Amino acid sequence: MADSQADPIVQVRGLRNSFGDQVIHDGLDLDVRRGEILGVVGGSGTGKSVLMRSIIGLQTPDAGDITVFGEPTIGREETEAVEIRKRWGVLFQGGALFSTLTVAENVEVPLREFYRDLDPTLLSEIASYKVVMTGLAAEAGPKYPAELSGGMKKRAGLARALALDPELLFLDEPTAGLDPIGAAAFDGLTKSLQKTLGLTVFLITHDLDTLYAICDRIAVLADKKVIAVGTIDELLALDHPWIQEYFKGPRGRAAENARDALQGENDTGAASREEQNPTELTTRQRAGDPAAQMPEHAARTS
Ligand SMILES: Nc1ncnc2c1ncn2[C@@H]1O[C@H](COP(=O)(O)OP(=O)(O)OP(=O)(O)O)[C@@H](O)[C@H]1O
Repeated sequence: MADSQADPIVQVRGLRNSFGDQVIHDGLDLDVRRGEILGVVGGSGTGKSVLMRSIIGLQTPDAGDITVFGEPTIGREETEAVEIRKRWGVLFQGGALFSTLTVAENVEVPLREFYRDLDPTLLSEIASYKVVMTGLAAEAGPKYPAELSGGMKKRAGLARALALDPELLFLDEPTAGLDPIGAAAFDGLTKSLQKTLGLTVFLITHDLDTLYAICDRIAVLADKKVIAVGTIDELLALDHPWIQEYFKGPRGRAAENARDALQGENDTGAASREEQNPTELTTRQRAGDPAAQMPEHAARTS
């Protein structure tokens, strides 16, 4: 959960982005609070990825101000920008692994980039640690991306994003393309990283289960802006048609029901149920998710 409402780790003000005549953002404001998982949703093409790219400096906006860790990020000298970039990790859509490098070598890329004199043994030890930290077997380290399943590729991408011990993690549709069990396991991993490492997470997703299961707040992009930010209950109190349709459509209701069902289970005491039937496993336990014990995980609905 967010430590403080008054402690934004990312602040975006008056952002404008366009490509030719196509205006993507106009007057967009957003705060990401320290310690929260902020879900970012919106219809296709509303500019979620462009927003992320603007924050991490891959897209130069037409106008607006962006600060990360209290530092302005637009127009900085490269040496200053590097110091800021070191403090975040990014998992791009699809993982964006280098196909000619092994998983471990992929994880080593940012370490080599930012710490050129790192001892090779230490480099390899850090890479192995990050691989295992994402729930991959150590044996995945020497494998090439083509030898991995979709879920393993996402974890490998996450291991690379975590290479520099970031304070802030950007995830662009991390569960897209994963089967429901794999997606739930990835959600669990994200939540456990937030809790154990104190990470702040900016998470672009279309996945309603992810929103219900792990997001502290949700930002909704529409009409070239962030039209609302809040918890799901706060968003549901608004009468914006897209928000109502998104959360109250059949998939939204299914995700809500799954969350409520799981909360009900937790309220009645999972421990006593286990005593009655010690062989009963949750979906995520069956998926082998190390973070499967956490009550925040709702059952996936699709
Ligand atoms: N480099 C670019 N050049 C031209 N247009 C671009 C560029 N990058 C993005 N766009 C356009 O900006 C708009 C927003 O793209 P973006 O990828 O941010 O959408 P999104 O909300 O992430 O969509 P989705 O949910 O489908 O991934 C789209 O119309 C896209 O075609």
